[in-house]
Amino acid sequence: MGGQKRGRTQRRHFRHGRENVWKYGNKKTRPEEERTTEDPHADPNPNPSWEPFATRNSAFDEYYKGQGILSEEEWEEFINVLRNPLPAAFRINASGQFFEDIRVQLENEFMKSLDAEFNNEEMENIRPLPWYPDKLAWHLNFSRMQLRKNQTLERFHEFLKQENEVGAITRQEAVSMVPPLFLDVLPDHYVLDKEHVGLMCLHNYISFVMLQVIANDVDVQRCNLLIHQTKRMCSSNLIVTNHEAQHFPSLSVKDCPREEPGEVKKNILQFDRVLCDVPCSGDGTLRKAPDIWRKWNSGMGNGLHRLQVEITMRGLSLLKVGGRMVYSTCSMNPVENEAVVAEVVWGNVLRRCEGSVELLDVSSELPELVRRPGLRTWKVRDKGLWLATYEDVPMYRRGVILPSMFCYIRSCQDNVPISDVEQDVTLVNCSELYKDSSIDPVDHPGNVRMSESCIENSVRNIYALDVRKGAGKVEDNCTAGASLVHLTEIPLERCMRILPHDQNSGAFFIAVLHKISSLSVNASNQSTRMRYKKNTNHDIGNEDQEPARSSMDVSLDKKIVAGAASASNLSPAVSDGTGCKLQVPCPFCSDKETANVEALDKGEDLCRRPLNMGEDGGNGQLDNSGDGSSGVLDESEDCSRENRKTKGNVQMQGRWRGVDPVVFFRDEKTINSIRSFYGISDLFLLDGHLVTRNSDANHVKRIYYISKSAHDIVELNAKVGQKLKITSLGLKYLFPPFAATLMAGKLEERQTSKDVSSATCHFRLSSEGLPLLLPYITKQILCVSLVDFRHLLQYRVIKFPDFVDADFREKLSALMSGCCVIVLKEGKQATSEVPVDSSSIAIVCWKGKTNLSIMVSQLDAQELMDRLAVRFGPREDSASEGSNYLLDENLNSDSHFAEMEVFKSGTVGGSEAAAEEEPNI
Ligand SMILES: C[S@@+](CC[C@H](N)C(=O)[O-])C[C@H]1O[C@@H](n2cnc3c(N)ncnc32)[C@H](O)[C@@H]1O
Repeated sequence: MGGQKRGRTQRRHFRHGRENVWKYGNKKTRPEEERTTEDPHADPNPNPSWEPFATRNSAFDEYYKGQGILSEEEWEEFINVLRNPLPAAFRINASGQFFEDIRVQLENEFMKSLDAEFNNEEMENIRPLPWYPDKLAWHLNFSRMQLRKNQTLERFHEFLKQENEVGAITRQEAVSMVPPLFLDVLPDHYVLDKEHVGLMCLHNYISFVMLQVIANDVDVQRCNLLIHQTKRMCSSNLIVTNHEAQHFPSLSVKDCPREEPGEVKKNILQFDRVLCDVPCSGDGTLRKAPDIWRKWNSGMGNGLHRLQVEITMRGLSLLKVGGRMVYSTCSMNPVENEAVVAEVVWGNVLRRCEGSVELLDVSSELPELVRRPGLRTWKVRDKGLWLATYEDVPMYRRGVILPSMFCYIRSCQDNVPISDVEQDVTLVNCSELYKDSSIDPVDHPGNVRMSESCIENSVRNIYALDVRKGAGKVEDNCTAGASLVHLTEIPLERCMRILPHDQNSGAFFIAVLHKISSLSVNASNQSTRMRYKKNTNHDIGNEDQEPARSSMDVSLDKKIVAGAASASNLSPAVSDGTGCKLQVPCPFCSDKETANVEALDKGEDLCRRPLNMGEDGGNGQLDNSGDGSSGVLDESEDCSRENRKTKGNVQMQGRWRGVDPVVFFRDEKTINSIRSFYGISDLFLLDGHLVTRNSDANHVKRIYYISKSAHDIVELNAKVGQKLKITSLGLKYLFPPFAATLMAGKLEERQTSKDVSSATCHFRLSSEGLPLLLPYITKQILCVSLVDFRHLLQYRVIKFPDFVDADFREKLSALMSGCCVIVLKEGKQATSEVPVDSSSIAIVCWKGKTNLSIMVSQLDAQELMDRLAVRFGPREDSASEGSNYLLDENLNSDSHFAEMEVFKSGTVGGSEAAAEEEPNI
């Protein structure tokens, strides 16, 4: 089933190849000469409606000039850089066994030889990103043409493709590597990566040994992509979940005895670090996705502001006191950036948790990263009008334009009595605000409605409270009839905005928050400034408390979803008739299948894509109820299990559709047999660390290894009724020899089945989990010489007598049939002296009756051979390639280990049934 889907996806992908939008540069149409060479007789404009991507948008210009995100003098440079393609960047995955070799190769081989070649040319060489630690991230800026024309570049390109494919490097936009670097993660931290961008950066940056990461995305395909990308990390600490971040469940067991001080809290899930890389309008990615030029409008940011605040509030509530949160977007828009930060910092003051969250000054961190301070003032634009304060918003737009988007309130005499205001209030002249805009403040409808705006008692009270609490300076009286009061004195300049022309990158926004004290005080005040939730139960910020969802929310959400769907040409949510949404495609991945395949192919940073929204803004909300694109039934009351049953169709497996619960594997007999077959030392604890998706121990298809901290979360999740929808966790570790062979439909054969029946352990090791286990295996493990190791990698199956090393041949014959581990012998020691640690180069093999086969994909074997060539020099006997070791092709492809190839293209499912087809849990 999965395979079919993938096939369709790929065909579709190839049929509808995307126009290379950069091909024609900044010109509006294809060059004349190109059209005529294609077909000289063709109509010069056969499809008059066809228009290539424009790289200008007057609404964009007007908006950002008006917001003053940069000086007037810089505008030309800014816009020119924005119209040019983005240089590529990639990270070396520091968890990879060969990361050091790759870095050295980049520096000493490629950079140096390119330097020599570009001596007289105006070409930019590859270089490490100066602000990224340890030269682990690189920048390159070549056109396809250049890559094809120059031999060194071509070789470099091939190198990148291969390393990307095997997961040794990851292509990622440079600026999106930034947020995790500000997390300041320590090895024993629990991290919640709400939209999972930074995970691999984290991994690169710090020792991953103890770090527990939960990565969450509402889009199940995005979760799969993440799992695919992290496969090489050999981390038993990673859990991937699939929830709406704003409704990320609380896991807490109230009636358990409280832990001793200092003990890890096992009865509540809270995080030391939270990374909120929130969905955004994505105009910081214009260089990479120039189609945004056409779509861009100010409503995109307005429409996402509320969701961004909600996600951030939820993140803050899940953050431990003393913890750090990084908020980031790939948008330049202050409504999605500073306004959100101001709301969550200031909003918490409103909730009488004064000082519970602060905005950190991180100016001394990553000093080489060029960035600008956050804005202190901005405006809101709606329907072509600049709005200074919420009072300026017409009544009919108040569901869409929210108080929290503004940095000013309008002070009128009967509104906020200035005498009440403790001296520190910033009053600015209204005309100041409109200085750069084409709208005359006097004509502005907001001014006309000013006195009406004072009717809003609740708003007034909130503002009065704000002003009283706030600090600022009375600067001026308002000449246009009213004064604008600057709401807060949050040091918003501590936020960071990266603009494209600062360091030839994309644009990005980052803010670092610190939680000083608990947020939970007055839950009903949660949304006072935002005021878009009619339902006071909706508590996104209350700690330890499930973010409640009422039926009202659900119906409101349905409208939002329908709106989002129509606005963004997405298919609307599918209803199962119970009022529960089953399927809501992610607006970021509207062409999800294509996007996924592309990303997997190219290792692309695919999700930095904008919403496709109307000017309306309000319609642009993402799915705000159930579990979105994952096709999960949400938790609201009217989605009761009863309802689901009676309406049929939806088959539930456990709490989450399509995702089996994670259960501990505790079958002692099997565990003991595994331990004794591989001679796994007692120091390596298995009990409590092995999990599966199947509670029937006799039919388990995959066993996964999880760390102690992941164990605690799984245990807590079980206690609270599987609230967490875990799509992946831990390391694929052990599985029966035939599971994947069945999937590949290759059971028809062959001598290997006899081999399997003679093996005494029915679980073989997976390559993924090998590095972790390697130092603890004492049986079924052999060291092999470089020459035999190379032969194994090249020919994949070698008959026993064909091994060069006689000592190895002898030891091999003494091994049990079945799964074994072959370690490269780097020195001169004897085959039996195996000084193995997790950095040893080792592969999982299968000992049959007459030969030894490797259980490594062709691609991984090739990569390993290349790495050996760099580390140990080229093969001495390369002339002998294709000699007596070259076995019958059939043997190779018929081998049941050809399944590993199938793994490569698999997506990942969260069910045991899916495990039949899929490589991961
Ligand atoms: C800017 S992207 C961040 C992507 C991720 N940080 C990366 O680089 O791969 C925003 C992500 O948020 C996800 N998303 C959108 N709405 C969400 C929601 N309500 N809850 C959780 N994730 C959401 C999208 O699927 C998308 O992957």
